[in-house]
Amino acid sequence: MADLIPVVLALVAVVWLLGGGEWLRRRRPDWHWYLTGYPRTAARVVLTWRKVAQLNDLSVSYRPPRRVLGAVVVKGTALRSTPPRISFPCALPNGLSLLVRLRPGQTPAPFVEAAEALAHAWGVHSARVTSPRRGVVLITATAHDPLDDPRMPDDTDPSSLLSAVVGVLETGHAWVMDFRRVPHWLIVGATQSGKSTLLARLVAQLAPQPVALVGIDCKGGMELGLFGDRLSVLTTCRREAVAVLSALVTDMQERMHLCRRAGARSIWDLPEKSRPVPVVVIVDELAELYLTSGSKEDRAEAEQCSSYLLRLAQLGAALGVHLVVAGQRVGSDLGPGVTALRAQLTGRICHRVNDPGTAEMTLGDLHKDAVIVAQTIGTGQKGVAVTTDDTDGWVRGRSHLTTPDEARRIAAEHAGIAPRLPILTAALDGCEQG
Ligand SMILES: Nc1ncnc2c1ncn2[C@@H]1O[C@H](COP(=O)(O)OP(=O)(O)OP(=O)(O)O)[C@@H](O)[C@H]1O
Repeated sequence: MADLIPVVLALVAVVWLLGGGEWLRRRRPDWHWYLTGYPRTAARVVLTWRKVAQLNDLSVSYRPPRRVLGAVVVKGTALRSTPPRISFPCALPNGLSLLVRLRPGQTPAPFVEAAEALAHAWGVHSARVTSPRRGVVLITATAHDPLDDPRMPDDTDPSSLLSAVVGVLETGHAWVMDFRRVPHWLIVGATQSGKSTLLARLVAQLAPQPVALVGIDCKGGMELGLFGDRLSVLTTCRREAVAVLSALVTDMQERMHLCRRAGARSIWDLPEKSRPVPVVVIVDELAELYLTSGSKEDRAEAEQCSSYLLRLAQLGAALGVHLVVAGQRVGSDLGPGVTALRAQLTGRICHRVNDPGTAEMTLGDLHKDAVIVAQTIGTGQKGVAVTTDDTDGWVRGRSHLTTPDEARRIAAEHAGIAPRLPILTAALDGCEQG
């Protein structure tokens, strides 16, 4: 038996040299990683840990106890630097993970900051640092970016009302926007980063559901107009937006009275027969609602938009009114109400951005470490974004590429089920006549 081992190893080496490695890498990237990348990277992690920890200030220094030789105390001993202890790297399908036991006085913060340096030192795509429990840090290294060529999960049908499978996460799981769990979302990204594609996918997923979709697109309806057939209402300028948002606030108050009369705390506690239809309001390019030319009328309109949006965000969750707000930037320079609105939009999606300030505004108040990751999204990574997530706080994902034609076709297919919202259509008609 022992004689056969060298023969088998030689055979494996020959197959490998004849292109078997490349075949395996393409067909089964996880096996390829376990056989080649993992042993190499794990050895690298273990062998370089002391040095890497020292260079990134992850070691602790202590003075060795003074020695007493005879009656003389030996002084002047150099400080010793000791790295925290690590577990042996554990193999994952596309990377590895290891636990670090913090030394007394250490916190996870410097490890989070050193994540980029660790990725470079170990030659992996990225390293993520979390702290699953006190005194322990978990480093998860990802070998290759799974979002370069993502495989969509087989089942991409939304599992429940108001939930949409919009893409795939770097963990391999479906990227789900579930409005019942996270009622309002903010989607940010530079031009050509993938915002409209994500909105198209969202509309395509919500279109077959009994949900009213309201579009606010003050770029003349160029983006959301594609789904016009399935939208219950579409506004294409700020004057119309003010009228429709105001009507939505009135409608929301009626929903509130309905719940109070029935002794319900949300529309979901009402019997199905009397439950008002859920509404998802999609705002494409927030700045168009806030920016003004400085005229008194313009400023008043912008302020109205801001306060209506804030009101919808504050009260909408329990009343089945949800917001999806997309824009290139969400800085406080847009207007005083933007920061207050942002605080209510707890679901955040940050695509590639042009400046660190935008990533900070989008994610910084919730997850500082995600800001750095959002800034590393390159121009070629269209549709890639950092999204907030229930389990790990944040995660990277890539939207499902939905072409404008596809979105238009799906919207037209489901035009018949678009719920009628007379209060909104009346407001829009009144605005057009006025
Ligand atoms: N998930 C994706 N996978 C592959 N390509 C994508 C993805 N998302 C977007 N793209 C491509 O990126 C390009 C820009 O996308 P999109 O129009 O959605 O960006 P945007 O941020 O809305 O830009 P703008 O602000 O200029 O409207 C499109 O050509 C689109 O096909």
